[in-house]
Amino acid sequence: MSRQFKYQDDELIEKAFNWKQMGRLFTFVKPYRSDVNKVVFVMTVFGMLTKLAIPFLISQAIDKALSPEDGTGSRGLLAGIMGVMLAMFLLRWWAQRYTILKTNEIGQKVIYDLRTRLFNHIQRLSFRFFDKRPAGSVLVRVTNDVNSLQDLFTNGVVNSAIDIAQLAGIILILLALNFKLGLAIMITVPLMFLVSTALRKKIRFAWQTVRIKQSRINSHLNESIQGIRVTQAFAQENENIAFFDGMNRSNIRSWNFASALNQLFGPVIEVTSAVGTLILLLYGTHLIRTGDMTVGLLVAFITYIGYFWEPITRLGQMYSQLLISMSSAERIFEYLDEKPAVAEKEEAIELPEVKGEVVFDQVEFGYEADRPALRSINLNIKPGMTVALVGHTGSGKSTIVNLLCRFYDTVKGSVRIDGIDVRDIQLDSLRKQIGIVMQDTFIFSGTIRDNIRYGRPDATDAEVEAAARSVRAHEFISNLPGGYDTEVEERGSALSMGQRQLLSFARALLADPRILILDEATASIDTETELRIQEAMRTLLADRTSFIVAHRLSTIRHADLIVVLDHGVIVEQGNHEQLMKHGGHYRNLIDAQYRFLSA
Ligand SMILES: Nc1ncnc2c1ncn2[C@@H]1O[C@H](COP(=O)(O)OP(=O)(O)OP(=O)(O)O)[C@@H](O)[C@H]1O
Repeated sequence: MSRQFKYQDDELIEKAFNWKQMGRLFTFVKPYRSDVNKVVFVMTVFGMLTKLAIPFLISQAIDKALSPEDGTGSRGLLAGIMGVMLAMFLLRWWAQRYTILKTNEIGQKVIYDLRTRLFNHIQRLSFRFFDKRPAGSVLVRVTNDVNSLQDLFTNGVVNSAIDIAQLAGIILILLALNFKLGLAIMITVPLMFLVSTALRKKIRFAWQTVRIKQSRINSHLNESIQGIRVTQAFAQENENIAFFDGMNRSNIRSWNFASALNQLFGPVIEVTSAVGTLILLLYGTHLIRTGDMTVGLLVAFITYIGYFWEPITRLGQMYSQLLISMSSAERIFEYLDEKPAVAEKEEAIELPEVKGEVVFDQVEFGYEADRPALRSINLNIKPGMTVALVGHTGSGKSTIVNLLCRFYDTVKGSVRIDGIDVRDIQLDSLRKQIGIVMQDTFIFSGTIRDNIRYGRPDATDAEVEAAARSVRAHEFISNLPGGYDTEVEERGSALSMGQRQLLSFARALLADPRILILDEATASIDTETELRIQEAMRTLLADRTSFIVAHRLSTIRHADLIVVLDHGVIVEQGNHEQLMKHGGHYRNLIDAQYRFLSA
């Protein structure tokens, strides 16, 4: 099978237990500490003590009420013991119910906090962060990795505390009931510890492999769905299906292997506990014969020994879960620790109402260290000017606007708005005064009205409509079945290219930025829409400094300043007439376009 997909595995295999990480993870539980304490208290006192008391009550029923050594059995005592046992069962039932409800609630709250923190943080990360990572991999961390911690927080924390308490309680009871017998049984613990530690390492590794494969499936799924139109257009569905099937099979194989290893864990505990029971029976009957123990106590011992293994098994599983969670936690913290590449200075100022003067002063920039994307850029733009950026693909047009919005920081030189370096301005206040209309207009799911209001949520309905009218979008919106309240799908796939463009103009006009950046759509549209868009653009550009990444001749011609870029360098600047007269790069570009249009 020929295949083009390649996924970078960013999972971490074999994460050792890390106390620091653990501590950090548990800071998320801290706000709910009092709730956790309540649950542990209820479960320890009402749940565990009632459970531990029952075998003892049975032993008392056998030894004192049913067949006491002096032969004086008592129905009254038996009924009393039964009554207490019933009360204990009821209390235990209530305690368990309370624990389950409460732990789920705590777990959900912690996961909510974690997911919110992560999402909020990601929202503020710079473009550089997203340049390096496919959307699928970011998605996997916010969903899968956070979800994988869910179990730890819902059951893990509270149950482990309860299990440790139960284990301590049982050890005390066993030793108190019969010290020698208790000690004899515990000989098996180190044995089990050795075997299970060796096994657990393998199990952990196997589950990590499963997670890597699942992560690949997720990345592929994300890419496949986003690229479904291209896949279908190139009739690549079968290749895609075969590739997915391969990944899916490989995932199942790894899962089966990990699960089979996991299943070995149970028998190890069972064999060890059987050895314990054997010691108990042999030594216990000997103690009964020598008169050091009663039958009732042996029965209680047998039950307690069952209880003894329960928390050990659960804590063992919990430990494995903890190690898996560790790698998720690591991945989440890696994102949380990621500092935005474009950081806001503490003393950054709020940008006053902008007049619109923009200066690029000896600007140098590269996305990668050794590949300059812009060199020695000098621009001096007066308020209200319309600037067209032209040049071959990859010449650096979008990079100029990226620096103006401070999506990236310059390597050398500075970008100034009204004389203020953009690095000294609060990011929010900078970007609120700059409007951007992208080539690939992003329409969010919601109504048309919500989409126009995106940059100014407090705009009234009348203002929304006025903006739409100004950019000639009102007509097509009114013709939609629900008018302004028509729900558009994510990315606006039900709207035409031109309609999306007009919608984004309305959005930009409503936000009324002092500086506007317009990345012109390259797609050819019909002449009528083209005319409408031209008119709309004129409305949009009036009275503000505008940068247009220009593709249309008509736009370029009317610009106050045309900046021609070539391989990251400004090779010419001036207005249309000047540059045509000059007969350099610009003239070549225009001539090439005319030749193309008239061909
Ligand atoms: N996010 C990025 N990471 C690395 N390199 C980038 C990135 N974006 C752009 N580049 C590179 O920087 C250079 C300038 O790109 P830019 O997007 O500014 O060109 P452009 O003139 O806007 O092109 P187009 O007309 O095709 O949109 C190109 O060589 C491009 O490969």
